[in-house]
Amino acid sequence: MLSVQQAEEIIFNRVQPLDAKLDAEVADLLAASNRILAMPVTSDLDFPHWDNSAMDGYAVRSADVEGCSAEQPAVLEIVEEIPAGKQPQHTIQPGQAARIFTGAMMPEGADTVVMQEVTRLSGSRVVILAAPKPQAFVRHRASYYQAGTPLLMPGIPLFAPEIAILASAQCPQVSVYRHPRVAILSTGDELVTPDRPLQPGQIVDSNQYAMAALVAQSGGIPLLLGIVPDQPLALKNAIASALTSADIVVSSGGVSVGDYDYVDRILESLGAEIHLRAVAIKPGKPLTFATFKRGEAQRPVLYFGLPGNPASSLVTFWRFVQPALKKLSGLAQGWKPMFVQARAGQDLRSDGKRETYLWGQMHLIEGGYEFQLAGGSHSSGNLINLSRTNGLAVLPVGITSINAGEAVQVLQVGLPFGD
Ligand SMILES: Nc1nc2c(c(=O)[nH]1)N[C@H]1C(S)=C(S)[C@@H](COP(=O)(O)OP(=O)(O)OC[C@H]3O[C@@H](n4cnc5c(N)ncnc54)[C@H](O)[C@@H]3O)O[C@H]1N2
Ligand code: MOO
Ligand SMILES: [Mg+2]
Repeated sequence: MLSVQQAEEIIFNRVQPLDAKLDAEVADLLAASNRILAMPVTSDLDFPHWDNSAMDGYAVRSADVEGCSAEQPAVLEIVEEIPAGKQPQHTIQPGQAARIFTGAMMPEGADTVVMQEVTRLSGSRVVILAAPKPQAFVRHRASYYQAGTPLLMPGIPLFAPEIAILASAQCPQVSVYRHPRVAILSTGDELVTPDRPLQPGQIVDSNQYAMAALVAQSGGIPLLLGIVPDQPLALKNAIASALTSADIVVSSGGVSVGDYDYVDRILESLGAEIHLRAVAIKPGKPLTFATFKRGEAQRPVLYFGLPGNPASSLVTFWRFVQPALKKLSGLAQGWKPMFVQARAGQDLRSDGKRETYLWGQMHLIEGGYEFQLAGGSHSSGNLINLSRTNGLAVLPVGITSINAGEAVQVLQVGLPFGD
């Protein structure tokens, strides 16, 4: 059986990111939050656009105020007032100053700003009571960014700072990668939709809902194909139809060794290349990963056959599908699973045979993370105690216990870690 590391290498290496030419679309800047930039952005504006004041005070020539103090102040003639948004009208000559406000353009001739707290007004003159450093409180043109150089690189997610940068660069629209499309199907004769009363032996198809939420949270568009019975023809038709519309297909159930576990056989009959059928991970062992070739220029469709148990499908989605989906979506960095070291809050146990993922919550305690194991059963059939999970503690193969207080690696999932 493949190790988790081997499996992730096989999977992640087969993910071809969306193409900047074929898979980009234009988004209005106000709707571009959380999207991924598809093209490099360059501005023909310098930032700041012109020398301007960082303080409310007086624009002066540094030579005029050199060495001045409360005992020996410099006294300068105020020749104009420059609020933000107004173009200065004078060139400051020796012995002169301009009243200036934060963000206002520096006048010609002045090179330094004196903040008003170290000045005193005397009629039309300003008395400077302390010598500023030359160039003090001047935000120089192009000191943040020089026109024509790269401003934002493709592959970055657009969050508040990037949106503000694009607005400043006067880009009301922006080229972003389209959302990846992820077809979701649940296999199983026992499954019903949540609105149906349960007959003996039936259960609700919760995986469809879990997968849809996970896809949407990872930046994809979930295409819900519903419940497919354990019948080869129905499954074949459903998978064939998923392949026509999706970048990634995620099914749950039907990948183990039972008589009604048809997924792998159907994938083969549809011409898939199956790269793995089992991984030494708990929960989630009978994981299938396959690719379907399409036309020359098209990226293959990725197929994830996740195990049907609710915890198994969630854990394998977090561990393998989510990073693959994020890589495919065009993210240049930050798509890989993130592990953080924490202190175990309780004893953690495993049989040591498979890499074991135990769910729970991360808490910040005295400046360090502590992993609190979810109470109740860690059976892969138990969904209930997964609520509020934001971390999965990892016990590597061969490790049967990590004692309370010892260090443990925790995979970040769901909500960010908090208190
Ligand atoms: N003889 C063996 N049996 C099993 C093995 C094994 O190695 N040898 N592996 C076990 C492990 S581990 C897992 S995990 C499961 C995986 O089974 P499948 O992927 O084939 O899934 P199903 O058999 O279809 O269902 C398993 C379980 O999950 C429930 N389920 C399925 N779909 C959903 C859904 N959409 N929403 C909620 N719950 C779902 C289903 O009712 C079953 O209880 O195989 C073990 N068996
Ligand atoms: O690999 Mo399974 O998910 O342990 O029940
Ligand atoms: Mg089965």
